[in-house]
Amino acid sequence: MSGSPTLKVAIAGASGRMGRMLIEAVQAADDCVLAGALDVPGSPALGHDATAFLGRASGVAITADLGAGLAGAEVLIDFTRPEGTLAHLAACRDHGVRAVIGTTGFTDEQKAEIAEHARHIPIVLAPNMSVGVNVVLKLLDMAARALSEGYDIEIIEAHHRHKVDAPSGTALKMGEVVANALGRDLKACAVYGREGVTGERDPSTIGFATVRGGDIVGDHTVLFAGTGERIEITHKSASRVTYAQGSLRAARFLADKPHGLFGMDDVLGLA
Ligand SMILES: NC(=O)C1=CN([C@@H]2O[C@H](COP(=O)(O)OP(=O)(O)OC[C@H]3O[C@@H](n4cnc5c(N)ncnc54)[C@H](OP(=O)(O)O)[C@@H]3O)[C@@H](O)[C@H]2O)C=CC1
Ligand SMILES: O=C(O)C1=N[C@H](C(=O)O)C[C@H](O)C1
Repeated sequence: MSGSPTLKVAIAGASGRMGRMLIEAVQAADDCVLAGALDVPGSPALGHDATAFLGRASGVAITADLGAGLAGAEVLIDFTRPEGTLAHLAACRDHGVRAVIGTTGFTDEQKAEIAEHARHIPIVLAPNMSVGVNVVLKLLDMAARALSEGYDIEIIEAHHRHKVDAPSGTALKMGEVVANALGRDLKACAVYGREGVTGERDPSTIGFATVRGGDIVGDHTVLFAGTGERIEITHKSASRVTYAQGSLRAARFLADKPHGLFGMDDVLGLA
């Protein structure tokens, strides 16, 4: 009896922190094969074997040529930057390649562009691919509804010194979940940091605090601060492996989808 068919996976941002983690995960998975590796024009990694960092050869060279990188692929996993992801998605659409997007920091206009691409190809877009964070999002919906009166809500996140966007995509998603549960508009009620004489806290706001330092993989806490008690819901990532494994689950999930925009809640059956 034959096993599951092999999924041909291309990785964008192949020399990045997540790119390398994903390449290693694809190589280790019985049902996946590395079919392409993309990086940004000018990257010193171009032309190198995609698994050279593991001390072995895959036969897949890292390229900035989107057509060449996607030619043999069924799905692209992209953890890069918003402008890179959008260029990659246009190429995915041209080549009929499915896409898993982990990149964060998109503007509303860029998110609308992604939704437009998803009318033609299937896409999973999620600011956090870990199972744990996606379960936490469900817990937050429940907590926010139950603590809707008398609790001030603050979202605190910490990441490594190299992270370029703030607050993290995950923190913003947590804010959206909480705001939706409370019938608030996050754009209207978010407070991003405080300084000087701020006045007393407005109870309708959702505050965000960002910490950057060292090699912190990713910590998120949502604090519900009431009178005489506080509730903290925390998730801590100890390794990027959890994001890579979630991304492969998302890639497998897309195998039978003709088009559409999905989240990790769809992938994990939490929607
Ligand atoms: N959804 C999730 O679960 C997770 C999401 N992320 C997100 O993934 C993204 C990448 O994170 P991380 O791997 O740490 O970042 P890195 O900077 O380590 O890697 C990014 C990679 O993308 C490349 N790149 C940069 N700009 C472009 C571009 N315009 N076009 C194509 N490629 C480009 C970089 O090349 P070069 O180095 O040469 O610039 C690098 O190879 C971030 O947005 C981060 O927030 C991260 C972890 C988990
Ligand atoms: O840049 C990172 O590292 C991470 N980015 C994602 C985010 O912005 O939420 C997910 C995770 O926290 C790691």
